[in-house]
Amino acid sequence: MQLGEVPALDLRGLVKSFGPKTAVNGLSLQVPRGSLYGLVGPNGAGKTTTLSMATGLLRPDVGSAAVVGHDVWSDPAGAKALMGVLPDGVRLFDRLSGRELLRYVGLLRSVPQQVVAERTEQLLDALGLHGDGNTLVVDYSAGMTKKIGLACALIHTPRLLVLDEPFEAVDPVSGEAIRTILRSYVGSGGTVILSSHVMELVEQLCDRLAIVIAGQVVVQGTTDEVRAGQSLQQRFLDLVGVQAADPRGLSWLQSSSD
Ligand SMILES: Nc1ncnc2c1ncn2[C@@H]1O[C@H](COP(=O)(O)OP(=O)(O)OP(=O)(O)O)[C@@H](O)[C@H]1O
Repeated sequence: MQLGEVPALDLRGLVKSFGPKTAVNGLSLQVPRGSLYGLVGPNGAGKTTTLSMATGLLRPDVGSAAVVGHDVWSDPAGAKALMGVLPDGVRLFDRLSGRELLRYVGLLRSVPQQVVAERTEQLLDALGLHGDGNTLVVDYSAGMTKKIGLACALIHTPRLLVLDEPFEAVDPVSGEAIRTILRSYVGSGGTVILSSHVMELVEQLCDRLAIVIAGQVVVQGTTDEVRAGQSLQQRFLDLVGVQAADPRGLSWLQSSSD
């Protein structure tokens, strides 16, 4: 990031508690424009909660989120117009077909009708959903739902893409298609932040990343800086601390030959 350049996403001092549970505990990170940024962390580390606060789905108790200088909470229209979001577990309008859903989201985003029609077909093609364009989203598999959600996030050519686990449940061919789409999107000036549990994928795809543990960023930087000479998997395990599983408690799982 050049000195003085406004980050694509700027999270400062985010805190969020659910009752006694502090899910995010003073988290700050800056995503420079033009980067493909990975967010990794163990289950329950606060990644989804962070991305929900970054995209205006969840109000922080403390802290701020800004998209290219537009505060998500004081200027929601300005910030949201710049973002494409693939949230985790948020219901889509699933009584529409994939094609209808894309048309609906495109028009809602003020994309001209003709452009929506063209992009809908191109996105369905690129994501291998063309044959299922007229199927209701409620009847989609988990991977297909992920892909149509990604298409919805892309249709208005946002400046920033925020993707919560975009590769979860996606087959290898579609995974490769998504990687190609994301690289080309970043190559033409877009910015991506995505969360994932697949370390090899993050390592290959992302140029910057942050590791989040217990609601805080423990390390962030370029992928090489974060890896510090190790594989990302090893670095992650070292930072999180691997607890050796004690198989004795599960002795009842051993199958018997008689
Ligand atoms: N709506 C909620 N009500 C109560 N607790 C919540 C809620 N949402 C999240 N939490 C808690 O906050 C913590 C962080 O959850 P979050 O979903 O942000 O983690 P995550 O890093 O995305 O995890 P995963 O990798 O498993 O998806 C967890 O302990 C979770 O139980």
